Amino acid sequence: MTRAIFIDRTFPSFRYDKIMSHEGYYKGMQIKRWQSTLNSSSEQNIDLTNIPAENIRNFSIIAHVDHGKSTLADRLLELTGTINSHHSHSQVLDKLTVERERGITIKAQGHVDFNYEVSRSLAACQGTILLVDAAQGLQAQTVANFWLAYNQELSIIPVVNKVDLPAADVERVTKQIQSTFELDTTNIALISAKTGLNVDKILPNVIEKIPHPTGDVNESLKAFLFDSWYDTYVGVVCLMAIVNGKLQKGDKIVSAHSGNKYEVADIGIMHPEQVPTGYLHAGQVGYVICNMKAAAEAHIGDTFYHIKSPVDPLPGFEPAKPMVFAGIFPIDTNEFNKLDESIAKLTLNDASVSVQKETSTALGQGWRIGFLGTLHMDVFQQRLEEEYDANVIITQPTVPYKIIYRDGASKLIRNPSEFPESNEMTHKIIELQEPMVMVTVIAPEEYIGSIMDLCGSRRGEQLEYNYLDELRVIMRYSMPLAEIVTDFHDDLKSRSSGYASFDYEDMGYQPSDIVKMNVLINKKPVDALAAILHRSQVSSIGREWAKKLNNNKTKTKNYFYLKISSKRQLYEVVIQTAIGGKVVARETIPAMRKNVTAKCYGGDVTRKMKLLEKQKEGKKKMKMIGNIELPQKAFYDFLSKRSGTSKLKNK
Ligand SMILES: Nc1nc2c(ncn2[C@@H]2O[C@H](COP(=O)(O)OP(=O)(O)OP(=O)(O)O)[C@@H](O)[C@H]2O)c(=O)[nH]1
Repeated sequence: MTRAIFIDRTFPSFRYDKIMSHEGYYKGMQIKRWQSTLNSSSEQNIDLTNIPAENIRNFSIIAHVDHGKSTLADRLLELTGTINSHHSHSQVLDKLTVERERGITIKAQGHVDFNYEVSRSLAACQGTILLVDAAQGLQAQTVANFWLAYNQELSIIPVVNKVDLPAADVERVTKQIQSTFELDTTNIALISAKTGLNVDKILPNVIEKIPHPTGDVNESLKAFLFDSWYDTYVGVVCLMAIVNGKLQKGDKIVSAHSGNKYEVADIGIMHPEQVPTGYLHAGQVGYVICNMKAAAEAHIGDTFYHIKSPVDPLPGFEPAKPMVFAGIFPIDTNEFNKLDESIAKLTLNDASVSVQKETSTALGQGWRIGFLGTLHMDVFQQRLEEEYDANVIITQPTVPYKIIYRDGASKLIRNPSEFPESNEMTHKIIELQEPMVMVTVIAPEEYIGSIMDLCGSRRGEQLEYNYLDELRVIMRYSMPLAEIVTDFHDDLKSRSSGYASFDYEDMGYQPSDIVKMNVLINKKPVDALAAILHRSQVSSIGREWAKKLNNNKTKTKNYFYLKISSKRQLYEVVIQTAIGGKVVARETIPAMRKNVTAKCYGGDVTRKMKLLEKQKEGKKKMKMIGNIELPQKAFYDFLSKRSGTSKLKNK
């Protein structure tokens, strides 16, 4: 995997290692060797702004999470003198607070969410280093990334990393690479990015095996935008690969996707920070600052051309496609405006989220936000909380379902509230469809049984089962995306003691028997708790939800249930789950009427009335808010942990 998209977006200083253009290598020994091989200039101080395309190598480093991309990138940058070895790790490897706190690598876990962006980043390269951990061997993302690179027809250089580890099994891993990818491993570099061992063997390979970019500087400008981030001072900074022609400061350019016009205010290379050069020519990769106001204007995969010389856009562009939608609401409705501002600021920097206002009867005014995946959603929530001090409730994530009408039209729905009524279903609609994905799982053989159970319980259909070597199995399943967004990853990890890895790719839409399940509290549907489910899951999930909502013994973090239970004294609470008018499950929390007049000894009727009145008021207030006075965490916990029963049993 290239350096992570998410982190890159947040920390511009990371980006240099995503696409390492030629600039990084001009000062290194390897480059001198390369230069002498090519019989070109041997001068020491090379003008970075004027390098012929033949001397450029644009490549990226792809790998499974933690296989060593950043460490290798640092070593290569040191080796080439782009950074010195005192350029402390803390700066280069600085991480988001969110990331540290979660103890996971956001970008890595989020790779699944960001596959499109990664494929666009790869499209800006001619080659890639496929890095594999010598102890862990091939993992699901290694395979997914290999195919992304292969499909882009990139030159792929396999490298085995972490050979210094006692658990390293170089022979086995090399064999895996050879048999799975049919890559030539005869002289494969066996390195330790940590100690620096053999890292110098990589660059000559890069120079020899990765072709130089083939653009023509004399043709009309064709610039390819593959990444961007928002800088408070200068606005949007774009990373572009110049495919043809030359782009200069002051040039007027047009986005092929939006038709928007911009003027280049600053342009240069990443070395590793921004170094202005005044122009970029065919074959170069660098940064471009023009008058883009929000990250949403920088469409990854977009093509730019000079205002007077339109060109055909490069293939493969897709507008950002959020696949997970959820409602976000302030806990304290007085914070609506503040939250509105915070969300606007966050989305300024994140082009891949979509935002719409939404109103819920249970939760008030909020937003419907579309994310690339659940990790993207978690990170967004966490950033709202940490950076903007917001307290929010996030509803159950929903994938986009498709409605096919009798007249041939179709519509995507992203919210259970948009689910068609039964009348419409009978008369206007032919079928409902849900998004499917192909899941790739790699795991040691001993966990396969349990993983197959998991995939089966998630409506998965096995497409492939193969041995990677004598110990590890690779399986592919077709599975509804909805099953992945509800904790599939956590479940997979817990069933395999952390040894299984997975990735998924889009498989389009498939007809599906889906229904909307309502949760009713005292007969009132709570819109924020509605969910779209497959019919086969309704009875088990319906019963489970009702039980959970009535579970007054739970001492877990599910405060929601406790909260409802704590209202017991005042009135009866009936919890039901239902599809249309058909109740699936019912739970009752009996009323325990508090005798508020007990302390009034006879006589004082007025006081008695007053107290009864007060109690009634209280009840009214409670009913009015439908018992949903919830701590955000409780709501979130309930909502995010609500999927199939089989899964919960195994937790
Ligand atoms: N022993 C050993 N550890 C290494 C080596 N290379 C990297 N590591 C360690 O492996 C861990 C992950 O390395 P990173 O460079 O962050 O891996 P990455 O692939 O960039 O990870 P993500 O960006 O999180 O996907 C770190 O603790 C590194 O110190 C190596 O050659 N040997």
